[in-house]
Amino acid sequence: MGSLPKQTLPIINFCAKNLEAGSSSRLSTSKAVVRALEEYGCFIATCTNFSSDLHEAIFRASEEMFALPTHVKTLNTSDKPSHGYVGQDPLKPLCEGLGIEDATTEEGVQRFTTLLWPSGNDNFRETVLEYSKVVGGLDEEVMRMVSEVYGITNSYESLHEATSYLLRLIKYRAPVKDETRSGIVPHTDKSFMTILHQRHVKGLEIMAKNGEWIVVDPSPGAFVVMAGDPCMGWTNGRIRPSYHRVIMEHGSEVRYSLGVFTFIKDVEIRVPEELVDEDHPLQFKPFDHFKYIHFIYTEEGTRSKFQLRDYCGI
Ligand SMILES: O=C(O)CCC(=O)C(=O)O
Ligand SMILES: [Fe+2]
Repeated sequence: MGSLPKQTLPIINFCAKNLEAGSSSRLSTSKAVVRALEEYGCFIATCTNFSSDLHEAIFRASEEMFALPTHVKTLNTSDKPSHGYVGQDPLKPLCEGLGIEDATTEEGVQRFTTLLWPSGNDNFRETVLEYSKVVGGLDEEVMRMVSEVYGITNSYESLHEATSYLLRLIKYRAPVKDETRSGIVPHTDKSFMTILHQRHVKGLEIMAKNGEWIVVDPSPGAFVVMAGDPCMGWTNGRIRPSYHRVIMEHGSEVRYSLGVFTFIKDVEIRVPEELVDEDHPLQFKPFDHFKYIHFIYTEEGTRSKFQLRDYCGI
């Protein structure tokens, strides 16, 4: 008996034709997005408006940034967990990352750039802003599609106004001899949505419902769109958060990846009434995104096997 074919993630094309308001292509694309998020918590978006020049430029900018001395990179601090510099951590020895808050705004990117390069770095600043805007636009498109399919566009509008974007530049080195191969341990994201992009070295794996790890092959035009815990809360449990990890091979090249993470500021995330009925009783109380993130790091949060349910489940 032959073995079952390996699973792959759904690939969804975000070309202009599939985005056209009111078209049948948009409707079928939107349904495919929701189906993928309900089934896998993620999918691969291929973007025809993402140039290979921007792909090259953003990873060169990332490489340039990681080449700065550690005492400069550690200037990137934040009062929010995992938003600032992460690295030199014995629990995650392979991984180093820096976060750029409000990365879709001139001010956010400017603040980060002058922190690391006091005399400026126009190329870095412009490249990061352009990249964040393209990926932020993809997030918005995905969220609009989800809200159209579920009939909750009003609810999305209030979240949209309150959305901020964190861009994390991430780097992993290969493990030496007996060292762990784990770049990031299996987890679900605490962001509302995450959009990941890899350079040419693979490492990202997503768990399918049957427990199989699906390896995501890097490609310059491919973005992994994934839901985090808060998105599951908003959709009353319909969308599941993606469970994923990073595994590095011995002898591998350095791996660079980029994550754009969305966060909802100042408004509570609440299940829209359209998603509550007899078959779908309300599962989550309204919650504040950043208070939820702080809960994750409390003793109760670290012990919890199902953090969102323990924080605000009904
Ligand atoms: O580097 C990657 O591809 C994944 C990063 C990730 O999962 C995270 O930062 O939450
Ligand atoms: Fe993640």
